[in-house]
Amino acid sequence: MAGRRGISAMAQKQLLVLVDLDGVMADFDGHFLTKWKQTYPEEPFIALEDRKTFYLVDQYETLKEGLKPKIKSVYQSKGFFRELPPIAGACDALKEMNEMEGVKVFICSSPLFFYKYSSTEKFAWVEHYLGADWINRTILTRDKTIVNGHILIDDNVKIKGAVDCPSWEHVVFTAHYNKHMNLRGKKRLDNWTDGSWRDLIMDFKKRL
Ligand SMILES: Cc1cn([C@H]2C[C@H](O)[C@@H](COP(=O)(O)O)O2)c(=O)[nH]c1=O
Ligand SMILES: [Mg+2]
Repeated sequence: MAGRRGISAMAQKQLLVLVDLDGVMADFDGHFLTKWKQTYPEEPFIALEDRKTFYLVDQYETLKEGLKPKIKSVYQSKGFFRELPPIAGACDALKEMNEMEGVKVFICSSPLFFYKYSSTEKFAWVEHYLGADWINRTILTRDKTIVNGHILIDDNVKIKGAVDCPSWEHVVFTAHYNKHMNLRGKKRLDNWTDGSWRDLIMDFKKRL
């Protein structure tokens, strides 16, 4: 019994970190722009520095009405999610974070409602860039609020779902479109390359 209690006490000290894929590990916006220009060179586009909304369609429709089907055709196409380039430093940071004592990292990502390619391709992406072991630590869900964890690192400033007060604290990963948004007190992580993610994780660990 004492042994069991010991194990459970140790388990409670594990920091559970949930990390989003699109816009945090994988460059969704950048890849969309490349494919958009290749597929629809006659249509207007928005430079990454000028992006202002989470959903592409919300901003593109202000340039020209009726672009929605074309926008969807790009990110719903076969291969789009598998071909997303990794964000600089993300994969190395995640592997290192997961090796930190008392830290467990999980990928937490939403597939498209049109899930045909995005779901399988997200797993393929994880396997390719992080390794097959990470398939065991990949959670695909359309509702991140029901997932248990201490931190969720996610570029989407407004994460909504069935649970009003999720277990995790949302740390906003900086993206072009969210850099001017009011985070209402939420912490930011700007990148994976300047090492600041280590301080963030240590801060959360101290609070366990
Ligand atoms: C920008 C943008 C994204 N989506 C989709 C793509 C992904 O399936 C999710 C985002 O997933 P995350 O886990 O929150 O990163 O949203 C979209 O449908 N339309 C868009 O413009
Ligand atoms: Mg995202």
